[in-house]
Amino acid sequence: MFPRILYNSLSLRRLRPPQSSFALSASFFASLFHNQLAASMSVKELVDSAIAENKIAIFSKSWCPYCKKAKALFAEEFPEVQATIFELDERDDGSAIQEYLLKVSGQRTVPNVFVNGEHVGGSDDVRASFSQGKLTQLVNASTGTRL
Ligand SMILES: N[C@@H](CCC(=O)N[C@@H](CS)C(=O)NCC(=O)O)C(=O)O
Repeated sequence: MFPRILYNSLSLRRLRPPQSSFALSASFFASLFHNQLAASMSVKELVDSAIAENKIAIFSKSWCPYCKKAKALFAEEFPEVQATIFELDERDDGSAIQEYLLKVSGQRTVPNVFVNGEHVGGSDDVRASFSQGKLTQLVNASTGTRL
């Protein structure tokens, strides 16, 4: 007790070397970088595995009319095949997923549709591909290790 009071009253704490602002900002930026990296890795893993492991992966927004059209086409034309749908507006990581999709597919808009690991595109592309018979071929193509 006594030495503590003495320590405080003599303000000996001030004699401790202060942590340099360089060290503080370096550790701050390192942790920021680490968090960003961790976040982007999980989005990358999520999207990569969603595309690779699902026969039909649709990145969508629940209110989007183009998305509704694309989802309806798959539900009506391929009812036996389960489409995996990610509603980006209902997820905290929705914007990050959209940014990553731009990187991997060159497309930022939703819906963003992948079939058997192949990028089909948006709603207009899905409809065009279906009209040409390509979408049916792609859906029915051998799935290898995919679901
Ligand atoms: N021609 C595109 C139109 C898609 C489109 O405009 N989608 C809107 C939502 S309805 C969009 O992605 N807007 C940008 C955003 O929501 O970030 C298609 O057929 O998919």
